[in-house]
Amino acid sequence: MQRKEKHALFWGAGQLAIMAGGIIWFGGAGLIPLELQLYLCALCLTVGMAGYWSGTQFFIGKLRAYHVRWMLPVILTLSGFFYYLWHLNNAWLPPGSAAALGLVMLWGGSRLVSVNNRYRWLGLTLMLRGGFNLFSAASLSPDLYKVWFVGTSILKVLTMLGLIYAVQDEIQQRYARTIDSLSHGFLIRDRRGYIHVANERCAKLLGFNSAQELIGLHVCDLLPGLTREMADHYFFRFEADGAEYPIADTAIFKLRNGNHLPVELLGSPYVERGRLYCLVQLLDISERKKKDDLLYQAARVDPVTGYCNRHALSVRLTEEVKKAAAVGRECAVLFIDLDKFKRVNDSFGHAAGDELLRNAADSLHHLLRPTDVLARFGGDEFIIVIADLAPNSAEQMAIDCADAVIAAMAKGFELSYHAISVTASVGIACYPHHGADSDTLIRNADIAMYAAKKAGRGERRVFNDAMNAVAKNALAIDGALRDAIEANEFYLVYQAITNAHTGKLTKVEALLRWNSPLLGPMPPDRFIPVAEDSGMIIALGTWVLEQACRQVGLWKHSVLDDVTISINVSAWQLADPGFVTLVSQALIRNGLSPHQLELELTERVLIEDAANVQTVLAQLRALGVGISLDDFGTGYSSLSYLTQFHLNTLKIDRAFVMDIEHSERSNSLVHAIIAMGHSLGLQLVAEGVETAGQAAILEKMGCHYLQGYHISRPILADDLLHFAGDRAAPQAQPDFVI
Ligand SMILES: Nc1nc2c(ncn2[C@@H]2O[C@@H]3COP(=O)(O)O[C@H]4[C@@H](O)[C@H](n5cnc6c(=O)[nH]c(N)nc65)O[C@@H]4COP(=O)(O)O[C@H]3[C@H]2O)c(=O)[nH]1
Repeated sequence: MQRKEKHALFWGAGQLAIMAGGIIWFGGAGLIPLELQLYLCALCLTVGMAGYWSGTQFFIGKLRAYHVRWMLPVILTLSGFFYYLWHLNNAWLPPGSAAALGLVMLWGGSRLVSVNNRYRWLGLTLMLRGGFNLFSAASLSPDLYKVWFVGTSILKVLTMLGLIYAVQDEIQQRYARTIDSLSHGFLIRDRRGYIHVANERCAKLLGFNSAQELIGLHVCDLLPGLTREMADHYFFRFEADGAEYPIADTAIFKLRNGNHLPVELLGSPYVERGRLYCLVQLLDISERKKKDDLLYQAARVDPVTGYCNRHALSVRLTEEVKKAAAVGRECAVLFIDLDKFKRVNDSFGHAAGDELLRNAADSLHHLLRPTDVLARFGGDEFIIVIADLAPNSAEQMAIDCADAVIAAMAKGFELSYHAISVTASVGIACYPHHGADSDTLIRNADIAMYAAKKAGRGERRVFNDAMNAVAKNALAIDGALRDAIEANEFYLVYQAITNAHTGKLTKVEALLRWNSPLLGPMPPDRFIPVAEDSGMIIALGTWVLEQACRQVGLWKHSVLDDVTISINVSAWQLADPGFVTLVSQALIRNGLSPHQLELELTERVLIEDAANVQTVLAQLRALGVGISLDDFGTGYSSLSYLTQFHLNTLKIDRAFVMDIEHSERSNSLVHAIIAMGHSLGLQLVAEGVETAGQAAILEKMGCHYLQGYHISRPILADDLLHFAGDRAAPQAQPDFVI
């Protein structure tokens, strides 16, 4: 029961006590001994007065705990006094009671009238009753009892109405205040789509002057493009069996000033008097959307040249291949590598390197039609997609374009402080002859580019089957991988991750190395995709997990006692139903506490089977294992992953860190990622830190951890132990706490 309802209860109790007194006096004559009758009447009158007094105090919020403590002794004393009076002359009982009550009512009524608007009506009726009681007391004779009874009953009804109005108004005001104080917009719609309740925040969000203006509108009046059928369909979702709440949607609201507002809607069912309504919370997500758009752009636009990046290219090429397949056309992919770029970078610095890339990209872009695509694929690699070509013309068109590219590059570039000429090697692959999908076309164009490079600088080559040796190389890798675990050909190296603030070595990333007797040392970038294609990655990942945990177990009681080990996990491993058990067993077997293990995932992993991944990650988090998102910013970067998957660490990709000193764009992007990570309570690790300048900038930006050649290259376990020992000695500052 609410506070104000309790107040009414006090009054009700007072009213009942007075009625009981009346019954005892007028109906009890002859049935109860007179002495007892007198005392009970005195007691009822006092309880009645106390009820009215305390109810009034309560209404205006002035009833204190000590009032209640004194109530009983006061009632007993006062009732004794009244009993004494009635005892002297029991004819005083009706007029005396009416007078005493009248006084209390006049007092209570005047308090209510003067204190609060809501109770004015109640106070007036109470004063009226008080006056009537005093008048009756003065004139009461047994002949007028009936008149008194009718008069007082009418007034009582008026008081009750006043009371109901006051309490209802109080409850409604409280309800309105509560929903108005919500920081989110809030509305309740009925089955037909009409709005019944809305708060001020909702009105403000949607550009209305007050919540009142929204009441009675149809939801279709708020959302452009929303039809009545769609609004009905939305409601049906709340009636569906097994639906989980809140139901989350996003929508763009059209405001009255013509602007559009992106909003997240959280809908829940709400039943009132047996009727189902839909309660919708509206969250303004324009800021979030802006950041998402920024990340979206960052994930698709190359920060140095401003043209497409690798991811955007893959999307566009897939589209072009699909279009070409649908209408029997062709398209061509040109893989371009600038031959002397590294030397430019090393000799003249990153700024000159970036300027060269920008100039080269611009002159490539001049050669293209609006429908073609230009992308920076990697450091000094560009890809051109020539789209929508007539059947059997792609190869010739691509050759002409490659010649134009080589000529354009050979002309040289006037940079700010240097004149530089570069040569380009170009590989060509055409759809449908050299591949039927984007990955194959890029891979084959890449193979052709290597062939061009081998043939000398400034060459072009069209892909052919003979070049497939490289692809066959993948087959060779696949074959050699099969027995490599048993043959002990793998080992792990460890790369230090240090606290950006204190320099303390806090985490270590385990990286896989393969020294194949058949193929020689093989970088993970080459054999991991092959292991993923063949499914062998599961066995390999299990080996890495066990080895890494075993190594951390061996580091116990050393300077690396409480280090956290970070290992890369592929999508295949997460999809394996036994993965969580595998992790928990590896922890137990090697005596590691779960916080010492962090699993690194890429955004691709998160997207591929989002529902399953979410479940597995929830289980791993429940276990206490950390989850970190690798290469953030290069893929499909979306804020929703960060909140949806309960990650605890974000690794900022090397591509951004690399340019942080020279590119304003990379700098502000890293800044934005760090700020966003902070606001989501995530730990941030910057990858690929190669210079002290980068480390200093990142530390200043609030990045928590640093990893890269500037601190240490990936090294063997024993070397890392020495490295950590050397590093630990002079550190006196406490570890950074997030
Ligand atoms: N230029 C430059 N590079 C730096 C710097 N600091 C670290 N690196 C390199 O960046 C890579 C970081 O690992 P990653 O992003 O997880 O990327 C890893 C990871 O995706 C994958 N990988 C490595 N080990 C495993 C493994 O055990 N399992 C799985 N599934 N993937 C692995 O192979 C990728 C490449 O690994 P690595 O060749 O060892 O290359 C490592 C590391 O040697 C720096 O300052 N400058």
